[in-house]
Amino acid sequence: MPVFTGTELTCLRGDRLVFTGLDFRIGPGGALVLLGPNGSGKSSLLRVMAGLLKPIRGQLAWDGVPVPEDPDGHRAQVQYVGHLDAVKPVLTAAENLAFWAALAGAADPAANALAALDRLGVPHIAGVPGRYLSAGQKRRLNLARLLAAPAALWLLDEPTVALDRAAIALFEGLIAEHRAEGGMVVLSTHTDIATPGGDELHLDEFAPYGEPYAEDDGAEGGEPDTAPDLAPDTAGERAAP
Ligand SMILES: Nc1ncnc2c1ncn2[C@@H]1O[C@H](COP(=O)(O)OP(=O)(O)OP(=O)(O)O)[C@@H](O)[C@H]1O
Repeated sequence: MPVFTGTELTCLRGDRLVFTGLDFRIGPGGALVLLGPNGSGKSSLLRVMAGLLKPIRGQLAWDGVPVPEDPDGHRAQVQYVGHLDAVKPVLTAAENLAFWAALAGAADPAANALAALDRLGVPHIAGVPGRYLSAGQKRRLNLARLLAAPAALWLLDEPTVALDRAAIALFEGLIAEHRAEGGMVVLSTHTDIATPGGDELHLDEFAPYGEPYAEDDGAEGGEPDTAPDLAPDTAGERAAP
């Protein structure tokens, strides 16, 4: 499996420079944990990595080949699970998941969906409409996408929010399995998630002008993003049908 790198990345959101001069490297079996206070840019970096937000400077590459030279190849390598859920309320859990599996080109999306729900410990929610799922069940359903629509690089924004302890342990096991098979994981978190041998990236170290991160006054200025997001801040970034 190839190596994914980011070089000299700079990210602007609204009129605010969020991080600058940020480098990372992740290879087969690697894990990168994004840490930093609220607003320091963890979600923004994940969206940059997913190709949903354009950095104003810097480059992402697979084995040195810039992502813009092969955007389809990049999409095929990546599965992004955002921290807002993308569960369609009228579809059942299995239908939601089968949609994602079909989008990823699975030969039998319905079978993939059921197998993934089983692995996440929630086979009983298969026929339950999204609107009736609890917060933790929705989270498990979103994480089940990682299995129903497999990709080499998992990009996970606060993946354990709303999960109970058993689900967190199960999820840590899935990460370990994925890495053992050569897969890669980048995740943001405010809690401990076991990623033995993984690296940490502290976003506040890349605050602009070398200053430590400090909360602003909350004013975003009402200006549109200078580097607009390529998709809205909804999890999964694409709406189910
Ligand atoms: N769509 C947007 N338009 C303008 N500014 C944005 C947008 N989304 C986020 N921001 C700003 O970008 C900065 C970084 O936000 P981001 O969500 O990446 O931080 P985070 O480290 O993930 O925070 P948290 O720990 O609270 O989830 C914040 O100042 C935030 O207000």
